[in-house]
Amino acid sequence: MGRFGAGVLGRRDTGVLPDGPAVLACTGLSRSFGGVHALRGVDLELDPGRTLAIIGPNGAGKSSLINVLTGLYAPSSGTVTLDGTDLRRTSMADRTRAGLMRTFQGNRIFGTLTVGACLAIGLEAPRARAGRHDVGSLAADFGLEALLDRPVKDLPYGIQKILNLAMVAASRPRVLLLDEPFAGVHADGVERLSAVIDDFRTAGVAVGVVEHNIAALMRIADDVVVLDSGRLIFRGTPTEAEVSPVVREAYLGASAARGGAA
Ligand SMILES: Nc1ncnc2c1ncn2[C@@H]1O[C@H](COP(=O)(O)OP(=O)(O)OP(=O)(O)O)[C@@H](O)[C@H]1O
Repeated sequence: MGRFGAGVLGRRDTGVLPDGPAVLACTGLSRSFGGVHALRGVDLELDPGRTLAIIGPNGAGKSSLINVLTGLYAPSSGTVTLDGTDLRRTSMADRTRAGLMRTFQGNRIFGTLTVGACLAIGLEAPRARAGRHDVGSLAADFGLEALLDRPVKDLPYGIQKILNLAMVAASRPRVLLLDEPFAGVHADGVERLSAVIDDFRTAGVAVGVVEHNIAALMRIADDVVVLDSGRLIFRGTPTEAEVSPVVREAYLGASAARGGAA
C-alpha cells in the first residue's frame, strides 16, 4: 500500500486550481423524482484522509446522494459545500476542476484503447499538470507498467477499475466518490482495488464509497453512514454499524419487502 501516496497524489500544485485537503459536506439535502423521495434531509461530511462507507438497502438513495453531491442532479433542497464554499451555482465540470471527482458503477473507459492511451487521456484532464508526470510513472504508481500496450477490453474487470482510478488520480482528486467499485470484481481483484482506494485515503483524499459488498467495504472504512428510504439513519464506526439494531432492521426490512430473501 501507499505506492502512489508520495507520487502522483502527493505532489504539491502551485497552479491556480485549489489543491490540498478539502471537506465535502451537505446539510438538509433532499431530492425527489416525481413522488419518490430519493433523499430526505441528509446531513453528512467527508473528511480528508478518511474513507466514509455509504451503505443501505436497494433504493435507499445512495447513488442519488453521489449524483447530487457531484452536481449531476440539483437538490430539491439543502446545500452542498466544498471547504465551506456553497456549490449551488457550481457546475459538475467546475466541481471536477475543484477536485471533487467520482467514478460510475460501470467502467466508462475506452475498451479498444490500450492502457497507455487511457493513462495519456487521464493526463490531459484539466487538473492534471502537464510535465509533472508521464504515462510511465503513472502506470508504475498503480502497478500497470507491464500492461501499457494491452487493450483495456482484454483485461480483468478489476484491473480496468484500477486503470479507471489511475486516470482519476492523474487529476489529483481532493474528494473522491466511488459508486460500487467492487461490483463485478472477483475476490483477489477486490483486494487489489481496496489497496488502491486506501492509497487515496492515505494521500489525504476524502473518500466516499457506495458499495453492496459490505464485508470488503468495512475493511477500508473509517466511518459508516446508513441510508434508508432517503434518510440517514445511522452514523458511526464499522464496529458500531455491525452491532447496530437500527442498521440490522433497515436491511432486514428491505429483505422482508423483497419476500424474505437475505
Ligand atoms: N433519475 C431518476 N429518476 C427517477 N427516479 C430515480 C432516479 N434516480 C433515482 N431514482 C429513485 O430514487 C430512489 C433511490 O434510488 P438510488 O438509485 O439513489 O438508490 P440506491 O440506494 O443507490 O439503490 P441501489 O443500491 O439499488 O443502487 C429509488 O426509488 C429510485 O428509483
